[in-house]
Amino acid sequence: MTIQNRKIGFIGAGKMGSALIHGIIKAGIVKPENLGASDIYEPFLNELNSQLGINVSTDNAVIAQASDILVLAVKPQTLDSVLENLKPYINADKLIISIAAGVPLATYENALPEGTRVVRVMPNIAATVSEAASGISPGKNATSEDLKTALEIFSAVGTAVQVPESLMDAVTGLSGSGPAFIFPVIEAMADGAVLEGMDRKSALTLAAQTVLGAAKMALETGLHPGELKDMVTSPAGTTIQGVRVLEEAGIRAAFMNAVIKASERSKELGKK
Ligand SMILES: NC(=O)C1=CN([C@@H]2O[C@H](COP(=O)(O)OP(=O)(O)OC[C@H]3O[C@@H](n4cnc5c(N)ncnc54)[C@H](O)[C@@H]3O)[C@@H](O)[C@H]2O)C=CC1
Ligand SMILES: O=C(O)[C@@H]1CCC=N1
Repeated sequence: MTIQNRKIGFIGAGKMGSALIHGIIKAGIVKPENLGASDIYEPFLNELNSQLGINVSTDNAVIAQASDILVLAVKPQTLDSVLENLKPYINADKLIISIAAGVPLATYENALPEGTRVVRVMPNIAATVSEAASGISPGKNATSEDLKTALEIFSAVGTAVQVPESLMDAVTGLSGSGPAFIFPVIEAMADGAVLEGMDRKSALTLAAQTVLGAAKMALETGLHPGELKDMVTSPAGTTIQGVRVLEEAGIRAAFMNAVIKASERSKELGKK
């Protein structure tokens, strides 16, 4: 069955759930009438219903029963009670996709009925603008069709790659959390230009476009980031002065440690 004719339901319509819903609607892969969301917080649901026309309910069971594909987008800390509550409505006909940080596939497979098909995904908030970076790992009962379905959904909202489950915590620390490591970079670079006298709006536009352009060059040229950096640093020029300041501040170790710490926290969330 093509994805267009399948019903996708979200359990949890917070930041990431609603980012994915917006991204999926924007991509046009599923019609609003085939999308549903449940949450305990009604204002989020009302907003999604009025903005996008998707089906909503404060009862998870209603959305679970109406969906062929169920995306679990609640916090890892809430998951146990949500799985307990959903169990009677899950069977092997439904595909479960969970985006919860850290939680292993085995947790769902043990908590839900025997044979439940589960795919674990770690997307990121850039799904909102169709630029998510997602890692995908299928569980033991997921079919190759299920993996294809997950890749189709998450490729529609950005770039998606299959990774072994052992790397999902690293994906979480890198691309799951990563946008929050880059937003302060954009803000701080803009602050520098504001200090030099530029208006805030222009500074933010130029800073964000600079990050976008650098990312696009890394993706599209296939050149090593070091080589790309060398293309900008004219001898005795401006850039190498800035590069030295960043190296003195330990920027590389800071970013590596941020990814490592976030990955470690993901592992912790999975252990409980
Ligand atoms: N925020 C992000 O950038 C990313 C988040 N994630 C994962 O997505 C999941 C959700 O994270 P966020 O959206 O950031 O959190 P959030 O707190 O914004 O959203 C969670 C939503 O679940 C709802 N909720 C709580 N208990 C519920 C229940 N019993 N039934 C139904 N809904 C319930 C809350 O009202 C809230 O709207 C987490 O597991 C997180 O690890 C994954 C990738 C990126
Ligand atoms: O901060 C978190 O735990 C979630 C997972 C990845 C991004 N946000």
